[in-house]
Amino acid sequence: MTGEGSGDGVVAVNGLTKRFGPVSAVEDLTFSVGPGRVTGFLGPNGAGKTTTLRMLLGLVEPTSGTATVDGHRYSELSHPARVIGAALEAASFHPGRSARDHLRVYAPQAGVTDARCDEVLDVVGLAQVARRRVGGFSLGMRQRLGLATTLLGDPQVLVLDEPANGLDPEGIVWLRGYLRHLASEGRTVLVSSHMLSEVQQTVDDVVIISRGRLVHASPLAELAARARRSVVVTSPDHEGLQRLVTHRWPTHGTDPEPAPGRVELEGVTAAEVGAAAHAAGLELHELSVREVALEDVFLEMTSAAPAHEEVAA
Ligand SMILES: Nc1ncnc2c1ncn2[C@@H]1O[C@H](COP(=O)(O)OP(=O)(O)OP(=O)(O)O)[C@@H](O)[C@H]1O
Repeated sequence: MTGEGSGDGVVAVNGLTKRFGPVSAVEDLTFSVGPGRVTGFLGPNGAGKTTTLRMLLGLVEPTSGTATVDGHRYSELSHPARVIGAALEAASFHPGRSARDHLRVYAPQAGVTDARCDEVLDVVGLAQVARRRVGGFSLGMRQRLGLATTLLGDPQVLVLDEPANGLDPEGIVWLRGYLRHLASEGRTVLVSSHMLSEVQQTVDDVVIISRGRLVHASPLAELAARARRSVVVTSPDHEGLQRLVTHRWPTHGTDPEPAPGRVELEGVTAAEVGAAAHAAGLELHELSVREVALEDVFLEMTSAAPAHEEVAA
């Protein structure tokens, strides 16, 4: 790549804030996304993902802070389509237009020829239906066409909002592979989703927001290390159970508000707990292993954040 678009490919969000009247949709958000990796931009519905991406793409003016790509705001880019390609939400397509004609409308804007339109249709698997009217396309086909549109200018940075929506299982597998391929070419790939499990097999890094604020940013592996198993133990002898735990595993409890007669322990096995209870003559009613999946870690993180701040307009 030469000229614009050969920058560092870094998406940098710094102190980004957006208020809609009294609602703070995005509040003092800071993170960066690097090239050669697929990054999941995650948060529950209404967390502020779309607003953040819209600010990055110059569609919404920040109240304060900056969102840049290659160190520039979107409005400062002379050839934005070569730098950043984005598919936000379900793009609207003219139903009477063919897939090919849809792309040809965008081609001059992206500074590319009609041949490039055919190329990207081929890449996303729509070459066979290039001349069919978009009105008859399934949601999955529309998603592919949206992706094709973002690829027109061969941008270094790709921003995709919930790209797996509407894709069938085969399409999802294809998308995963394709996003990984784009990252392996040194591109920056930012994919938003409200479910970690949806992108878990695709992303290298995660940026998690909740109620407009950053709650976590790290490689996925670091987050995965938080997924854990615990042992749930209940006994009708509340005091006996408490005595046993305090004596044997004083630091292994995980439950911030333990209920009488119930403990949840980490770093021990059910067999160890069973043996100790047996030795202590303690009657148990439950001894079970609880898997805390990665999605649960994500849900815990995003539900614990403070509510959207109401600010003075
Ligand atoms: N134009 C607007 N006017 C007023 N409030 C808005 C506007 N756009 C977004 N909001 C509010 O800002 C908050 C964040 O919304 P946003 O759409 O960015 O979240 P999201 O994470 O993208 O959610 P989803 O996954 O549901 O699209 C929500 O409370 C939303 O109601």
